[in-house]
Amino acid sequence: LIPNLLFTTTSVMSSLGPLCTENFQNVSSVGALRSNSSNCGPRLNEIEIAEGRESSSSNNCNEKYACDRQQQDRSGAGFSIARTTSHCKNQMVSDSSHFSWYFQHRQYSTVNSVKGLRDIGNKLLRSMPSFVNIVEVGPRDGLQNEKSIVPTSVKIELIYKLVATGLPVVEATSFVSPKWVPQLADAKDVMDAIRGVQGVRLPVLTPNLKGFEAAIAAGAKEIAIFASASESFSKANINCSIKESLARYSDVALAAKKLAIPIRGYVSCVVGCPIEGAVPPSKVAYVAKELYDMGCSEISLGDTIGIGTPDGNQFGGFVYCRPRWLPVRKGCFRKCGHRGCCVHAQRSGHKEQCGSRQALGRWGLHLQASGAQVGV
Ligand SMILES: CC(C)(COP(=O)([O-])OP(=O)([O-])OC[C@H]1O[C@@H](n2cnc3c(N)ncnc32)[C@H](O)[C@@H]1OP(=O)([O-])[O-])[C@@H](O)C(=O)NCCC(=O)NCCSC(=O)C[C@@](C)(O)CC(=O)[O-]
Repeated sequence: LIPNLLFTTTSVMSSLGPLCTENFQNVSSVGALRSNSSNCGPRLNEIEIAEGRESSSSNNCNEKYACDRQQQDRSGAGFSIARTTSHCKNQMVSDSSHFSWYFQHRQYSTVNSVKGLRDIGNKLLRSMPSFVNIVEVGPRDGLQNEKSIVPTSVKIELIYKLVATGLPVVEATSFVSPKWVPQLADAKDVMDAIRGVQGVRLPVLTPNLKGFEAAIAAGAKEIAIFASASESFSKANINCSIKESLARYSDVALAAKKLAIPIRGYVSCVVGCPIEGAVPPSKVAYVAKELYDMGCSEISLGDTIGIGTPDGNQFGGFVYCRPRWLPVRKGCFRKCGHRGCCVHAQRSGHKEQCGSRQALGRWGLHLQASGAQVGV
């Protein structure tokens, strides 16, 4: 099942709205926010630790700092502060210290340190995605490989329960050949049962016009088309070459556009293929662009076999950069099994590369979840 950063959860990770990191312009504002919330607010551990390291290079501030803190304790300035645990150069801030207070006082102690601290804080915050959008694909992706066929009533109940968690998108089923995927042969019945569900997107997978027509007849309001960046996987999965699949999807996309049906696009095997092994990023970019040009409102880049890692080193610098043609919020990482993601692409003539966390920060974060794990 599924994907990326260190969210591990059962399917019920509901949609997270904007994380509002744009409000976190610098560390000072983080401190301010914290101080508004609670005297016993959570510590920014990483920043404190980083600062502890940094203080080893700033000479004489430690004693003064400890002294300031004690005065502050006595003055009862509204913070639940205890005392410093260490006065040595490698000091760490004590357990119950409050970040904003700490930051304020460090400003008086050493300007350089504050700048360093701010830089570290900004770096940390910049690497966070500004939003998270979760696409739950459990009822389709999660159930299509089940050895025993899940009863239709259970699938319907699953969808209702997932929707009830507040997920914004739940991929309901797929209108593929029942000979290929007997597990989802009841797609029409599932759709019939969820026709009245409001306030959530319920896309379905359509591999060709036949599937598209059946989906629309069953009441689908959004579809997904799925191509692969690997020739062999394409043949194994949908019995045609990448080029043939794109031609099929082009017909589907045209038909969808006529009915103003939104289309999601999948690219499988963006990291590697179970048959071919490594997949060149240029292939991924090519397929993604084709899908985008057809009118897909979102492109999901799937690490189908779950071999990606956070730093991408495993793939010789496999990283994702948003190609110029693909606007923010249209990219979606999909991760099966482990963590990872990405692609790299040409951007205005030069190759731009960045780590996946940075890429996620730029893109915001779209996750696809299928029942068990979620990550980015
Ligand atoms: C694409 C096909 C249909 C080609 O399958 P084919 O056998 O090459 O198709 P065909 O056009 O030769 O038709 C064969 C028979 O299938 C019928 N047929 C044809 N189309 C349909 C349809 N839509 N619905 C129902 N029936 C259909 C068609 O009518 C005919 O019936 P017959 O005349 O023999 O009775 C087949 O290979 C297929 O359905 N593949 C789907 C495989 C699949 O669902 N895989 C899992 C989803 S992909 C995935 O999981 C990756 C993803 C999306 O999650 C992203 C990621 O993680 O990477």
